[in-house]
Amino acid sequence: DLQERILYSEPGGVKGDTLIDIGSGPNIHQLLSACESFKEIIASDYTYRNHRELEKWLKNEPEAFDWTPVVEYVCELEGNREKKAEKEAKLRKTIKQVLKCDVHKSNPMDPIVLPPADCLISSLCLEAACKDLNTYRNALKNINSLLKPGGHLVLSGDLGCSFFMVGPKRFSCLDLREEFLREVLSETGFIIQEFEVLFRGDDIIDESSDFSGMYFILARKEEAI
Ligand SMILES: C[S@@+](CC[C@H](N)C(=O)[O-])C[C@H]1O[C@@H](n2cnc3c(N)ncnc32)[C@H](O)[C@@H]1O
Repeated sequence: DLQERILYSEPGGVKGDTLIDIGSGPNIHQLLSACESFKEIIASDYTYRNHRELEKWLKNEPEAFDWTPVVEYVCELEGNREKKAEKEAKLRKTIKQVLKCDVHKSNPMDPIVLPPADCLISSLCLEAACKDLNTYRNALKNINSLLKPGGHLVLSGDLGCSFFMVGPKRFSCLDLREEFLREVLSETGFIIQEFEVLFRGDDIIDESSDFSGMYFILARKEEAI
């Protein structure tokens, strides 16, 4: 998808020294390609339980979630299916910190002050964290402060989604539209470089969420705002 293409395979694609993942959850899949293009990755999330899950995987603890099929799939997309062990080792080495993050704070990593990063990635986080469009706008402004002028934002998530299920637990979600995303990114100091939407087929029966599609955005922070 666009995220893999941007963070790995494209010649002249996004690369740099530091990347911050906002709202990583307990997951590493979104960082598997990024570790080829950035020297240091900082993962972050609001909840301690997600930090703990990430730490289990980073320390290769026996109870850690087994990401093998996903790692193999990404290696295959990158044309290196046999490199699973190297890929895991590289990602473990590249993730330098797992931090507490709250996108509602003007410095989301407060009390830690990070040097501005070359790239931010955030997937399915802001729509889960924000109760309305104004809160979303503020959260985008807050995460913008973690990025260098001219740095990249790789943002992805659901369109038209009001809820999603994780097992038996129901989470509410902010219903986003493409026009709003285009408008709010420009208002908060980003220039959109790519905007891709994958619509969900009408024939798909899936009661775990009511999303209508997924968006994948590559944007650049304005040099001066
Ligand atoms: C749907 S999960 C997405 C996880 C991961 N990025 C992915 O794509 O699989 C949303 C994440 O946002 C985190 N989150 C919720 N409120 C937040 C906040 N105020 N600041 C930062 N993260 C938050 C949740 O803890 C959760 O891990």
